[in-house]
Amino acid sequence: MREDAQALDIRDVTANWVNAAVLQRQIDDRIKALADLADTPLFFGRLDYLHAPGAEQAEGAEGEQFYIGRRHVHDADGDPMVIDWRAPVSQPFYRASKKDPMDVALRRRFGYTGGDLTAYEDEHLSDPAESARTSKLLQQEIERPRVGPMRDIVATIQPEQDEIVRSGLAGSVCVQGGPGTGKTAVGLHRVAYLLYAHRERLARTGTLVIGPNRSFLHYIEQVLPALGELEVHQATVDDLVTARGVEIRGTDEATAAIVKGDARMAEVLRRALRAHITPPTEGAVVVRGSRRWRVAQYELEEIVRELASRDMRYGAAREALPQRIAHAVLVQMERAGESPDDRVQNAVARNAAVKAVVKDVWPAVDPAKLVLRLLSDAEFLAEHAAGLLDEDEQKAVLWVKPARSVKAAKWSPADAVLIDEAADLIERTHSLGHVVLDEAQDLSPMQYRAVGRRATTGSVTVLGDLAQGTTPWATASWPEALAHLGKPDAVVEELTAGFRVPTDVITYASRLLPHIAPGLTPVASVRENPGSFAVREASGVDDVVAACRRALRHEGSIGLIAADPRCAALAEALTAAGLPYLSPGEETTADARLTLVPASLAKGLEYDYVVLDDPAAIVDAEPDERTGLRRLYVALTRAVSGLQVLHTAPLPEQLED
Ligand SMILES: Nc1ncnc2c1ncn2[C@@H]1O[C@H](COP(=O)(O)OP(=O)(O)OP(=O)(O)O)[C@@H](O)[C@H]1O
Repeated sequence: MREDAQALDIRDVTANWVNAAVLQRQIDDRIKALADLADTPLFFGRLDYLHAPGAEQAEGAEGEQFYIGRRHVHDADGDPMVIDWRAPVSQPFYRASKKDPMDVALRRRFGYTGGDLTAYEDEHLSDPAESARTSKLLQQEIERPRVGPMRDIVATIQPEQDEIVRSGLAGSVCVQGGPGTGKTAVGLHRVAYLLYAHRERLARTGTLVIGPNRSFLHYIEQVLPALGELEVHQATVDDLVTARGVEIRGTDEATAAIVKGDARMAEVLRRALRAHITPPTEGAVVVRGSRRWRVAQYELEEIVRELASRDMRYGAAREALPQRIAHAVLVQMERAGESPDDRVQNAVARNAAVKAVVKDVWPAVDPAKLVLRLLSDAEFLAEHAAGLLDEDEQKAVLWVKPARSVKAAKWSPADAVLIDEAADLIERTHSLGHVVLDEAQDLSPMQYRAVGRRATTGSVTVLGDLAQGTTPWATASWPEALAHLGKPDAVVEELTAGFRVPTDVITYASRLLPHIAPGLTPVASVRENPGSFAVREASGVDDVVAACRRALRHEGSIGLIAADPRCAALAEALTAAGLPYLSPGEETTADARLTLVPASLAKGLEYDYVVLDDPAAIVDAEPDERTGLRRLYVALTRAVSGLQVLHTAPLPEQLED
């Protein structure tokens, strides 16, 4: 297939060089998508149907036996050899069971070592004599040591995950799931599925995956390309809101950030913006040739009132205003016996007198300047925050040292979100076809709004875990978060089967649950390998370094997770001991397997063996105990095969049995 694509000669079929360039780019993309990945086999499963699937089941419907793989493969005649995992005919590979065989006689799973086929496993789903078994290949895949970036899970998507992956494009979904339940994996596979099922529409409207930080995005960035999907954008919320031109150079105290992130700020901004609309104090006179046309003050007032009452963006209404005034002039011209056409109306709309009215009545507003004024001018803020923010809250958001200009201001992440909100009040934000929002629990209401306005005409997949919320504004409930996102009807699903963390470790970490998120179901590990788990007292950093050295005897990646303030000392100790280490987001390789992970960056990542330095220090590094314990919960749940907790200070009491 790749050779066919490479051999395409487009010289005779393109009318001009633009066509040729566009077509060549498409061909290049196709060649790229068909790249041979040595470690990625073409198929991983086979389904033997009892009957030929109904003609409505599109791809490969004639045959009864299908090989299932990451992408569609056909032979020289164009007949399908491997069916895309996302095709309807592949679905029973993920969903069929002894209880509901879905017309499948045989399901075969293939096992690979590197790129070599080394095993297969059969289930005769329609044979009552054969009892249901758990798949060894699935177990092996789950227990496989981790190195390098995140991989796809197409060969082993579980039925409850598949339901989310294949849910329709029209609906938004929210997945609550504890650590390692596959939320990120499910979100990424859902994008891949939607791109398959709605390729043209999403190519037009665009898709986006939002993650908490660069290292996380780096960790997941290979998954979609490996599935042949190269066009999905990835960004953090900060990236989205700074794309409008402001630079984030500052931070906020928690008290300020909480108020700035509160949804009431949207109303403050709306009021402050609308306050720029000032009723006209006099009429307008438009001179054309030898004639003067007068639009009376009351008439202008009526036009402005009517526009202001409409559900229109500030900027769109501002653009409509000169045309409305011109229309009023035209009506007079007609009354006077003239017959003006559209050109006359446009000319009147561009008339200096009309422009002057618009400038006075409905001035252009720069979103960053608006926010600058709100944060610097106590009176202006008080006027528009009256009844919304109390005095303390107003004081919290006001800058102690007001910035002199938009450029000079040290905008914080929360400020950038306010500017984004203001910009959207002025001009509608472009909406995408589908947005995946990972680690969603950490967003403020204003950040949810920022994401939501990028999906007003599309749908979202929200992924998160309330127990892992570590921002002061972390969400307490999904319905609330979804309301801020503008998707109150999204279905909330829960995943509870854990694919990462071994039983002993998750049981230990779950001791924190009643203190950090009462009411959440603890994760039940599906791993059979018990893994290794130990909690020990350490005498100092040398003990921690020694533990890393021991962990490196195992295969796979090693993460040393520590409270942020302790990382510098640990880094020094590792260097002194001659142990090279990476930062999160840097790729682990067979030679460089140890990563020093500040606890604040551990979210979403995983390592085969984790050495966890001083839990109490992780708790203490946060502004309050609950956040500290949540941070600790995140840190405790990164291990795939083993966790060693080393403490110099006493353990937090919540970890005691
Ligand atoms: N069906 C599956 N088959 C094999 N591996 C799986 C499956 N589902 C998830 N995993 C693996 O489990 C690990 C955890 O998945 P993932 O990172 O998506 O979980 P998460 O719920 O996002 O975790 P966290 O809350 O910690 O961010 C990953 O290595 C992922 O590949």
